[in-house]
Amino acid sequence: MSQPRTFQCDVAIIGAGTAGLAAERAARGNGASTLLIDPDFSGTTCATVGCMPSKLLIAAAKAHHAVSRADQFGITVGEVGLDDAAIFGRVRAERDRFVALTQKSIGEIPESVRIRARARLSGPGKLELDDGRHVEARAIVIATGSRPAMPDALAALGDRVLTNETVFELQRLPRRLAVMGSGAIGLEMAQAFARLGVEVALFDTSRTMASLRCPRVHAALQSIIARDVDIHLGVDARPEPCGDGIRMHWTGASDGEATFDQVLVAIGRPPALDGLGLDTAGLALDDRGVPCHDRNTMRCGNSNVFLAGDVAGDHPLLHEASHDGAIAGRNAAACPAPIKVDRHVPFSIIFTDPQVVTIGQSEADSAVSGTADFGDQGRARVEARNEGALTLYAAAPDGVLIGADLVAPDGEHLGHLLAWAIQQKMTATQVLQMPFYHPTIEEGLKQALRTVCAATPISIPDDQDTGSPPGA
Ligand SMILES: Cc1cc2nc3c(=O)[nH]c(=O)nc-3n(C[C@H](O)[C@H](O)[C@H](O)COP(=O)(O)OP(=O)(O)OC[C@H]3O[C@@H](n4cnc5c(N)ncnc54)[C@H](O)[C@@H]3O)c2cc1C
Ligand SMILES: NC(=O)c1ccc[n+]([C@@H]2O[C@H](COP(=O)([O-])OP(=O)(O)OC[C@H]3O[C@@H](n4cnc5c(N)ncnc54)[C@H](O)[C@@H]3O)[C@@H](O)[C@H]2O)c1
Repeated sequence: MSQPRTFQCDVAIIGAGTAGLAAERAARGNGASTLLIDPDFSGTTCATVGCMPSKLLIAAAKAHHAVSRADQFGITVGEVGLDDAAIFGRVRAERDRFVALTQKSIGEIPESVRIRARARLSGPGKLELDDGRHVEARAIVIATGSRPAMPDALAALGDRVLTNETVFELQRLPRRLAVMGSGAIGLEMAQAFARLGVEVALFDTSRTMASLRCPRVHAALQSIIARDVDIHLGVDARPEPCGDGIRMHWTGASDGEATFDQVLVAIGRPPALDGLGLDTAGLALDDRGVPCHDRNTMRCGNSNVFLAGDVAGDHPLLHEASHDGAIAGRNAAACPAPIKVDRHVPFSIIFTDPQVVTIGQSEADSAVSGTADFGDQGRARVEARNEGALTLYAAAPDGVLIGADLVAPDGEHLGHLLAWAIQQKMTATQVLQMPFYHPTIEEGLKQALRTVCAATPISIPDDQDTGSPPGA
């Protein structure tokens, strides 16, 4: 039977990544007929070239690093070897397992809902597919994700250039790697490759890594990363071909040049909006070309177009993509009567060792801040992981916690505790009234919480001991 040239549905979703899948589930769950359009259905960015393969490479680096420093505990390990094929083999085998799980869940979506094609807007409520077919929908969710920024001059370096889309396909560890960008990808990959024995240099035009807001925490991060990686901040770095590799020239806060085998470009992932025909939809665009939208509804103005995930350019993170998708899908099904949804406190973790966490608001918005240092923290010392710093931000007059910056051992777990407390609008006093087990990294929070209490009218809870067990 020939395929229809024009499909009709309540909600059409462009892009079957994390956000698009969540939007389709939410729209269908709310009674809408749906169509989910993607050229590949190959799995999400998270599973294929994002969160999962990057954490798998970091896991290999962590294992190598742990063995290499075992001697400080009096444990002698023979010569430590690195088997490139086995390292990348595990990364890809486990990654493929996650991809297969994602593809299985895509396969469970009714076949009539899935359309394999690339879509563009062609008028209000209308889409044109790249195979000549058309879609008419009451509402449209754009969930096309983001792509690595790649200036032409860098692209011209061919396969000497790596991005998150190619780095996990390496067969061998390079001997020397330049990393451009000290954001989430740059930091995670620079430290991981360095801890796998690669000579790594990191370059950023900005003087601040990971867009960290607190200078104390940034200084701690910089000294931690500098133990493994040669860092150049505030520089304009220009690679040019040199034999099979590249010669990097940099100027700015420092000047220099050096030769590398390859360069990993991690200078941001702008929203994937090219070729979407946004001009046909009459949407107002911001200065990045992203349709203006309300984060509480994910609706673009008063139109029937919704955004979800990285394409919205708000917080390009997995949990935000899936929350965006749920909100956009539900509201697209209910269009034109969207409900407003409260958003989670902004929260990001960069999986370096130790991890970097940014939560909520910063010093600029706070009345009071409290700090902690992990250099002498008890449990951190026990495990020889005693490094890092934390700054908590609180509002006046009662010390309600509003944000935090930290680089600390078990930062991902401290970050969750703090993000949950901040989302619950807890005061420093209320958090101090919670049980703190000894000896734990969590005890490291107490100093910062007490500083906030001391600076606000509400003091340290009077039924709580103010002393500290050894090393807390
Ligand atoms: C290396 C790396 C590591 C990361 N690590 C983490 C992490 O540890 N934790 C975390 O929270 N986040 C992490 N992220 C971010 C996270 O992966 C993204 O925020 C998330 O995957 C975005 O999901 P999405 O649905 O918006 O996009 P995607 O999953 O990219 O989906 C977009 C889909 O749209 C489709 N598409 C594009 N254009 C069209 C079109 N015209 N027509 C039809 N379909 C189209 C694409 O084929 C794709 O399937 C990482 C990202 C990277 C790159
Ligand atoms: N753990 C995580 O949650 C995680 C991990 C990886 C990626 N991600 C997501 O992926 C997104 C993209 O990651 P990313 O690291 O590519 O982007 P990013 O926005 O996090 O960082 C980009 C960095 O590149 C720098 N830069 C820009 N132009 C440059 C140039 N020409 N030369 C040198 N440096 C330059 C910027 O100053 C910035 O520090 C992140 O925003 C994040 O949301 C998340």
